[in-house]
Amino acid sequence: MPRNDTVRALDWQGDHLRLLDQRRLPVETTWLDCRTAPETADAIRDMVVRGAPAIGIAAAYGVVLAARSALRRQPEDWRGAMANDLTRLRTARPTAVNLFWALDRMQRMIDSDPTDPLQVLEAEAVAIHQEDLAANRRMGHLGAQLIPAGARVLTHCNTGSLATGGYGTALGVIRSAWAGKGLAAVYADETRPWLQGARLTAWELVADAIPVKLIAEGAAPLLMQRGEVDWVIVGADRVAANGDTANKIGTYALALACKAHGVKFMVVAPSSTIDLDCLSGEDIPIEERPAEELLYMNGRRVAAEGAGAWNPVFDITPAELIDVLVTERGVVSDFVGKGVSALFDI
Ligand SMILES: CSC[C@@H](O)[C@@H](O)C(=O)COP(=O)(O)O
Repeated sequence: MPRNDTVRALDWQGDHLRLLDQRRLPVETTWLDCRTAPETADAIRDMVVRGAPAIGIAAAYGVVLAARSALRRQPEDWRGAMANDLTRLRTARPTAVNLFWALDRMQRMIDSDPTDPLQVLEAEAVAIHQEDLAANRRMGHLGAQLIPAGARVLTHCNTGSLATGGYGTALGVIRSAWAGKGLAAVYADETRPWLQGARLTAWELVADAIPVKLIAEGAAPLLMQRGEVDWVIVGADRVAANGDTANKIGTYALALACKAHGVKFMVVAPSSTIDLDCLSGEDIPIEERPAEELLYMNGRRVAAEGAGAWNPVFDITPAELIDVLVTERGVVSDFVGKGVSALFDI
């Protein structure tokens, strides 16, 4: 099995985007080829590719596919011919701001009136992909410096190579800390209902020979009460200007438990995840996915007939519960009164 810090969730093939189908891991390793922008948007919506940075990268390649089709159909107005595809990509999922950040960056290239649009757009998408990998390596280094040797860490959801351009955000810090000073324990929340922790994080860590212990969704506070966790390290889907952070549902509960038990709480996210247009967490849209994701498992109903379900898939952790935000631009702590602005020199 390849080391998963080098696994590629997305592989640009020049004329199509190849995605590792994360819905099937770890049971099957299968790839899905997206040859059009709508196929790419559907893959994002249906969780073939997931994780905030990976969603943004996939969307950027989706724009290249949209341009290819538009140039073929309507060369004299290729920009106009892309409009529907761009809307499909933009509406694929609402919470991870990396999607909109990447689409805005691609839009600036479209607006620059390039003589060779395909070449320019492809180069921009590849740059977004490569910059994310570099940001993850940098964050891994910065974050690991804060983790003492022999620390016991807990993470939520999947923030590794599968969720990013490679290496990972929170999982990148865990990888760096493990390779550097060494960790005494790594716990992964199972992360209901998609089981990103059980299926994806455990898969990545096992392949890297980093011992991982899976815990049931509600077990973290007990572990903390017993004094067995030093740091909780998570990623983010959107960070507001004041430091409030949207991440996978269950993150807020972890932060509350950390506060109650004196456990440190770290958020690791590239600057593409920071949204200064959101002043606080109240401005961040929270995705609600179909009730069926809770009511059924592997196509079989597990909830009592007649029961309904509410399925928000992200929550907001207030800045005051976060000890440190690690980005590739640097580290922010003590958000009160200053938020994340120090990172942007404003
Ligand atoms: C580097 S990934 C950070 C977040 O995107 C991650 O923690 C998360 O919440 C992913 O949610 P998902 O619904 O799997 O896309």
